[in-house]
Amino acid sequence: MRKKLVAGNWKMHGSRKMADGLVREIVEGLEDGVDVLVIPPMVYLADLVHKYGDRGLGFGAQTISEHPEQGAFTGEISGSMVRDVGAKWTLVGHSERRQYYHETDALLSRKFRTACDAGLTPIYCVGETQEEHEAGKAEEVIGRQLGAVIDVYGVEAFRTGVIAYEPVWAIGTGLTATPDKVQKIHAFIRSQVAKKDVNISLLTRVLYGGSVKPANAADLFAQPDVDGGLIGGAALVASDFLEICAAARR
Ligand SMILES: O=C[C@H](O)COP(=O)(O)O
Repeated sequence: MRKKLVAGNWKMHGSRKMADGLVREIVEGLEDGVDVLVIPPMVYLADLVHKYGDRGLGFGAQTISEHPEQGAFTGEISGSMVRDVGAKWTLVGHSERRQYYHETDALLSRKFRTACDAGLTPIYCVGETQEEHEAGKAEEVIGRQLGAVIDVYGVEAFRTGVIAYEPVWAIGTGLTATPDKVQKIHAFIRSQVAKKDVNISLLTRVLYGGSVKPANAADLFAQPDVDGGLIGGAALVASDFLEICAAARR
């Protein structure tokens, strides 16, 4: 049985004060039975881990550099630096990184490797755009995005690593894929891992991300291949986020 995981990706939201207050409320409301992560803007990460890292909440980065070693890469933050401040997770290939920062499959496969080598657990994000969705190309696109990692590095990393399915058309739009459509795609994702290793595919947690709210979380998490959520907007409101975490415990 895979333990559910709920990860709150704050994207570029917040302030030092808000970050502290939000995480404090989350740790106060945390309950057993579900793994919970907070993925704040990078500048707040070290402080938050220092203050709340031993309170049952995990912390991660929204992205890391593809460069494994220190060097002259202005503005970049390495996986080792993220690990050094005590965070244990990182997103790789969030659709906003793919879309706005032109992160390609080839680049993301390097970031994925760098994350694993730094001792971080990657949450590898996949998903189709609205146009690809309408053209019936979701599985083709997701298969390619997954292949960029598992055909290059194998599936071993997904023994503990996580895959997040985020239909781009459902992110921040209030539109959500229906639970049965989400289940279909998640089953497809698991089948791609199973093609390489069935046992690992049974361990890989596949999260859904795209307008998850307290009102729809329970139905989404009830699907057999939905192992939790990657939450954007609703992760910025402690009560909403905690309700979503509670839905994952049922
Ligand atoms: O990382 C989170 C996803 O992009 C979902 O964002 P959202 O919950 O605001 O739609």
